[in-house]
Amino acid sequence: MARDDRRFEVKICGIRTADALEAALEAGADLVGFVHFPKSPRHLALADAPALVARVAGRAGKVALLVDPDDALLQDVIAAFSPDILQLHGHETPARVADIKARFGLPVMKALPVARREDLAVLPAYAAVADRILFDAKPDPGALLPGGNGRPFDWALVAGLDVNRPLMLSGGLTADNVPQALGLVRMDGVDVSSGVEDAPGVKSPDKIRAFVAAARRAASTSSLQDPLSKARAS
Ligand SMILES: O=C(O)c1ccccc1N[C@@H]1O[C@H](COP(=O)(O)O)[C@@H](O)[C@H]1O
Repeated sequence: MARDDRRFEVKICGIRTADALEAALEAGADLVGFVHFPKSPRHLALADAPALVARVAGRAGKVALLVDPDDALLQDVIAAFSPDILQLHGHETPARVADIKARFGLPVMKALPVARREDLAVLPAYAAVADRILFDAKPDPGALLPGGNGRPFDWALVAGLDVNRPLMLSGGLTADNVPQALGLVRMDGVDVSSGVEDAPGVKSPDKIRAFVAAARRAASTSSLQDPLSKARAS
C-alpha cells in the first residue's frame, strides 16, 4: 500500500487500567499497547489481561509488547491478550521475527533501537520480515528497560526512509514535542508511553488526550508539507 493511502496511526502504550484505556479509546487512539515484561512498571500480568483487553471491543487495535519472548510465553500472551499485533522490543533477530510470524500467524511490529546512523544498517533485513517497524531510542548499556525510557533520539536519523513497510516513531515523545518530530520526519504513526504519564506506569488521561490531538494535528500538517506529497499533488 502506498504511504499516502495509509491512515496515520497513534498508539498509546503501557496501558494497565480501565481509566487509561478509556481515555485512549475516547481520544481516538488507533492502537493500544499492553506490556508483558515483568521488569517494566507497565507490566500487565497474564491474569489481569483478559478483563482489560475485553474493554477494547474492536474500538482500536490491540498490541502486545514482549521482549525476547520464547514460544511458550508467546502462546500464553496471545491467549490472555488476544492481540492484533505483536510488538517485539528485544534483541529478536530477523530470523526469529520470521519464525514468530509463521508460528503464530499475527502481524509483527519490530522495534529498532536508534542512536546513530549505523544502527539503521539492519533496517532492510527487518523490513523484509516484519509487518511494521518502530524506531525507538537506543537505551544506555545496562539500562533496565529496552524501551519505555522516555528518551528521544535524533529524529533526523530516520528522515527520508522508505522501506515499503509502515514506520512508527517512538522514544520520549510528548504532546509538546510531537509537532517538532513530525515536522522533521514523515512517519506512518507515533507511539508513546512515558510522555502520557504522571509517574512511571501511571497514565494521565489529560496527557493521553493532549497527545492524540497534537499528533493528529501535526500529522496532517506534516503530510501537507512533505515534498513528496507536494510533488504528487501538483
Ligand atoms: O513501556 C515499557 O515499559 C517498555 C518496556 C520494554 C520495552 C518497551 C517499552 N515501551 C516502549 O518503548 C517505546 C518508547 O516509550 P517512551 O514513550 O519513550 O516511554 C514505546 O514504543 C513503548 O511502547
